[in-house]
Amino acid sequence: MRIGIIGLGSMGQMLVKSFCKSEAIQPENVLVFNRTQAKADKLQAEYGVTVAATAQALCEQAELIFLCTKPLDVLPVLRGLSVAADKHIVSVAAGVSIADVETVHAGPVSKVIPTVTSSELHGVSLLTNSGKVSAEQREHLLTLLSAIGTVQVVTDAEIETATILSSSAPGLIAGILDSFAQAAVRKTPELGIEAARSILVETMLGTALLLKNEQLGFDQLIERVATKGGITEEGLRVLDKTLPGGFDELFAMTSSKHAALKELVQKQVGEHSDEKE
Ligand SMILES: NC(=O)c1ccc[n+]([C@@H]2O[C@H](COP(=O)([O-])OP(=O)(O)OC[C@H]3O[C@@H](n4cnc5c(N)ncnc54)[C@H](O)[C@@H]3O)[C@@H](O)[C@H]2O)c1
Ligand code: PRO
Repeated sequence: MRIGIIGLGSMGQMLVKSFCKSEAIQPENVLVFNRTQAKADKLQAEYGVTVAATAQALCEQAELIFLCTKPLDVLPVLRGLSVAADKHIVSVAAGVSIADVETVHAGPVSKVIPTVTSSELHGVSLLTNSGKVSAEQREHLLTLLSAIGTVQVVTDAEIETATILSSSAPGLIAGILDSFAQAAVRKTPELGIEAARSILVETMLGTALLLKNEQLGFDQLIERVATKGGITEEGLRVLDKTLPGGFDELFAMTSSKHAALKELVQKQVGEHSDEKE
């Protein structure tokens, strides 16, 4: 089965690279298209995927089509295409719902929120399907996504918060680590930012492996590290005071941004239904 990927920015490129790296699909069965062709040509040279002449040609040749443009480009791009009703469309855009895509495509639609960490074949892809997705189409998508990480099936009520935990988190964690490293260097300049950064990256990797391989709860790991009456306890007290408020604000602000995006997408849906009348 051939798959097509439209939009080769961060997510589109990640999917091409990860699917090829994991051998989830043969490169010759991957069709790509991007507005700026140079990105597509580069992927063809590196991975042996096929560059489609147009997005329309891609939709005619692929059975499963990933739309990886920015949220406000999804519906306009789809409206410019004629896609057969048996093709399975997967939108990866935050803020664009399956129902939004269904205002343009009469056939099966899934929404997937991938993550940059899948290029290391780790991380969580979030998945929701419409009722029109057949068991075979769902299985095919699950097989592809499982090859590049873990799949978490989510409801509409869960997807936005889960997006922050799975897909925004690599960027947020990098931000947290940067702040941690900068504070270390403010305290002890002679350590240097590069040493602080590399200590943290190795420590984070080890921490993730420990939590996963020993199936430790966060509280169990804390207990192992924080010697009673010792130094780490003091650090944890500070975190308990400062972090909950910060994370509550983070979820409030990202939720507002999701709402604003959804409103803009609804406008696009409304404008089109006006045109139809
Ligand atoms: N970056 C992430 O970690 C991430 C994670 C999950 C979901 N997403 C979602 O993925 C989507 C893409 O995000 P991104 O970070 O890759 O953005 P990006 O800006 O890096 O990529 C968008 C790509 O779409 C291309 N494009 C725009 N219009 C096009 C058209 N008409 N035809 C073909 N290609 C076109 C652009 O040239 C660009 O390469 C967004 O909707 C976002 O919500 C992103
Ligand atoms: N990247 C996209 C954004 O920041 C969606 C989650 C991760 O909008």
